[in-house]
Amino acid sequence: MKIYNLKKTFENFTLSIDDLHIPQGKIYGIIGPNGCGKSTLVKIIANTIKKDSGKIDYEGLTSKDITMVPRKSYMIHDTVYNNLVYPLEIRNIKPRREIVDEYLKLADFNNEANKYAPGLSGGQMQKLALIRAMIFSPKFTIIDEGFSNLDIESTFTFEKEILKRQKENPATWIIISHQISSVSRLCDYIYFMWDGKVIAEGDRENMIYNPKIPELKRYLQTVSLS
Ligand SMILES: Nc1ncnc2c1ncn2[C@@H]1O[C@H](COP(=O)(O)OP(=O)(O)OP(=O)(O)O)[C@@H](O)[C@H]1O
Repeated sequence: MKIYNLKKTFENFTLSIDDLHIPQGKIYGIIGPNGCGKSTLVKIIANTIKKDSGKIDYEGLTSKDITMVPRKSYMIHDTVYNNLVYPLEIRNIKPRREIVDEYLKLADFNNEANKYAPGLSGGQMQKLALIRAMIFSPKFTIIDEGFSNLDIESTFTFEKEILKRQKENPATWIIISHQISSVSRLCDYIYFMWDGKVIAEGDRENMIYNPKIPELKRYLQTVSLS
């Protein structure tokens, strides 16, 4: 994906991305302090909000190839099972029970497929939102703070699953997180945003363990690296 001269202005904030290339098939992290524009950028990529100007070249990806696990999980007023198979149904893919069961197991819903999804806990909803995104193996997945309510064991389970899938069948992932340890375990390449712009980018060794610019150094000092 290639992004050129992207602009989006709210009353007190402007997102301004001159030139951003996101080659397919890798796991990318977007990090940066609160309010720097991470969510605004990915919402524009996922087309859930409109840009004011600029161009995004999706390089052949269509809206059906792109999925976003947003910060606040949206649940259909139905069971865990029906929430999970929803992305398959809208793509006319018949859910295979053994595959659906694997995903239910991954998110610890073994005996809870018939539970009412909007009644789940915050962490359970995030897990359901994650497996609901993963079940149709999208080419481009955005996870915007999608691990923020997970306990550490579940975080590791999902990290492991993403890395395993990536090895078998590389896709593009964008992970937004203040959990830098997670970003460091998952991401091949990291973008650092500051005040509406991407002001540094590079591989994880350079960005996290050898940051060059003072803004990134300061940001990393304020978030846990444990
Ligand atoms: N719909 C909106 N209306 C007005 N301002 C908005 C809107 N959406 C975002 N903003 C503003 O844009 C700025 C960037 O917000 P954004 O959610 O993209 O930041 P972020 O980097 O994801 O932050 P955080 O780490 O806190 O989640 C903020 O100042 C926010 O208040």
